[in-house]
Amino acid sequence: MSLLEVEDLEVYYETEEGPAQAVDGVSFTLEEGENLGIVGESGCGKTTLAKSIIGILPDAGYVNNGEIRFQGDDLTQMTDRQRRRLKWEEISMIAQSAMNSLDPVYTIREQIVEAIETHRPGTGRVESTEIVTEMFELVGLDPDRADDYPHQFSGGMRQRAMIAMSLALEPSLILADEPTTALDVIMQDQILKRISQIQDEIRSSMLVITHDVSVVAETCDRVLVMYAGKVAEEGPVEEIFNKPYHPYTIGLKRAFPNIRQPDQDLLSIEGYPPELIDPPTGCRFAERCPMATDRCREEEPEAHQMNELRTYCHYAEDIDTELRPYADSAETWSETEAAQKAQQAGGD
Ligand SMILES: Nc1ncnc2c1ncn2[C@@H]1O[C@H](COP(=O)(O)OP(=O)(O)OP(=O)(O)O)[C@@H](O)[C@H]1O
Repeated sequence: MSLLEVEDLEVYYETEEGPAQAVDGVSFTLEEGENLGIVGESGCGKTTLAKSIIGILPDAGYVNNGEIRFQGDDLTQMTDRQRRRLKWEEISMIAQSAMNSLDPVYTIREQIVEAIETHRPGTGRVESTEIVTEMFELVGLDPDRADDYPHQFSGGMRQRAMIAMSLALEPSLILADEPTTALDVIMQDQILKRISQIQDEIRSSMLVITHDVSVVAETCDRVLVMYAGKVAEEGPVEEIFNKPYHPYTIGLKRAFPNIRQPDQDLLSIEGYPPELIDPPTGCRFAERCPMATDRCREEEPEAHQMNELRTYCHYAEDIDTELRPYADSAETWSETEAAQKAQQAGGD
């Protein structure tokens, strides 16, 4: 049994114009001790997916269909009480902004001790205080500052305190939603290394949600690429970065600096993801894909198994056999250059 099995999950938001299909038919599994990165541009449903797992969707959000099985039990069928019991102890979340997750009226120590005492009622005050000290040291904070209020901490310290709190109960699953975006690059690196070390010690699994491909390369075993609420491609991190098949993954990869090829031109994928209230039929990426055909605009792609990758593109096999040089070229992704080239070709 996998630690987490998400099957055909649909999470919608009620809006005045109708339901926004933020997560639409997403399936994946996460094994014990494994780290899975969820990547994709802003608005593709990453945070919604995490919130539905930990059970903190806003009022407008609801699970329309599908299952989220954690250690075999379907979270979508649990009562609020059952889910509250799992929170922090079994599943914890490092949120995008620590300021929104820490309570401003309690000291950091009070908040961590409260979480420990709620979930482990037998724990005495001395023991919980020891855990706080230990967690502060682990994340590189001075334990003497545990009696400060969140506003007395800098942004980076708050993020560390949030991480200390998320790890204090040694959860089986950590959901890290852009855990380091608010921090500078050096701090980001330190914190990511720290999380990985702690995670190795307590043997938990992690879902790392980010738009930053380099964060995933550093921390994850596997990657799920999401586009407009759907899975575009999924598989081992090495394969996703070295030989992806989905044009969206190829474009996304080229939009970030590559440590191995620092001189490579960065490209930006022209256009924006589609509206999720009335999403297009066919492949959701078709409108921005330089290789799209009428079939892509009409027919939704099924999963293709390409080596160890699960790729939702009609032309995954053609990418492998003939289209890869075209898909890999920065020119392909530049509308103006491609248009100029087409024009030149027409004029010859
Ligand atoms: N409370 C809400 N009500 C209505 N629509 C929402 C709500 N929250 C999110 N959405 C919509 O759901 C879609 C997915 O949003 P989500 O925040 O999950 O994406 P994301 O990939 O995590 O983006 P980001 O990286 O910016 O956080 C977006 O189109 C967003 O506008």
